[in-house]
Amino acid sequence: MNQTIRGYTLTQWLGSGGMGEVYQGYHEVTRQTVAIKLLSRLEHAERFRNEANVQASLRHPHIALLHDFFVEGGLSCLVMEYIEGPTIEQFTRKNGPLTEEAAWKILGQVASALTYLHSHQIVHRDLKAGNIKFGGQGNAKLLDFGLARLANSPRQTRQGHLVGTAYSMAPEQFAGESTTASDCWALGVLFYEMLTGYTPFGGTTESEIGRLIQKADYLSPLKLKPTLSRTSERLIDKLLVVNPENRLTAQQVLDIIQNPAQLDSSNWTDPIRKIWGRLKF
Ligand SMILES: Nc1ncnc2c1ncn2[C@@H]1O[C@H](COP(=O)(O)OP(=O)(O)OP(=O)(O)O)[C@@H](O)[C@H]1O
Repeated sequence: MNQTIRGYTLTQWLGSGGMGEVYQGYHEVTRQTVAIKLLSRLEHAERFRNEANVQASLRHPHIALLHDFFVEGGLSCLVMEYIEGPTIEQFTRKNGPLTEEAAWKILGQVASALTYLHSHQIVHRDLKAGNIKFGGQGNAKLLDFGLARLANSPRQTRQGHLVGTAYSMAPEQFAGESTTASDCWALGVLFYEMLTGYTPFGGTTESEIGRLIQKADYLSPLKLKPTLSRTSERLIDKLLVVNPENRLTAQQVLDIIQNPAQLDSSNWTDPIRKIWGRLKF
């Protein structure tokens, strides 16, 4: 360790993903701690550069900031805001599902980030529990938005199962089509996972998972966690809709959070409304 790239000293290896290795870096002059992703896919250097240009101009409280992009010694490097804390995936693996209140809070933050991205015509394409970190005070931050479009193909896991990101792909993504609505499907998968600790579509092969996804064939979250509100179940039902045109948009999710009664007029929204009242995004 302690290798230096463009003034950044690599202080710690954070992990490796589909596109390369990620390190914590420290800049001696600016005293900034950052996350540096060294991209191994050299053939995509130009595309990474173009994406980085667009993304560097984006500012949102729930999206990790992209500071810089450069090519050094033939290696493409992305310099990002360093986010403390576990990913939602790491958190739920260790502690089980989130409370309903915490899940709604993060849902609102991520829906707000997606609304922002979608208004800039950016599709994340790889929204998942492993790409969202809890920053300070339980605030969620979305990582790697946009660049994920180059890396959304399913891949082998360490256990050898063909799962990768397939479990959160929308039905239309299996036909190679990704739109803003695909992110909203993934938002439904994320919400289900935060509430129950399980992903709605499981399997050991991509085709097995794909078959379940194409039919939106999943177990009601209430079967896994009977104490959940029907409001949460209903919201998932409106996100995990096979036809992208009939799926809720990220903005509609935000509207529902403000006014859950529009989801259903029955009075079981009352207990949930108390939670809503305490949420801030
Ligand atoms: N900005 C960041 N701040 C702190 N840690 C980060 C940051 N970006 C990535 N990491 C961490 O680095 C590790 C590797 O991240 P990376 O995004 O490359 O892989 P991944 O999310 O596991 O897989 P994929 O590439 O498919 O998204 C993960 O543990 C991730 O949480």
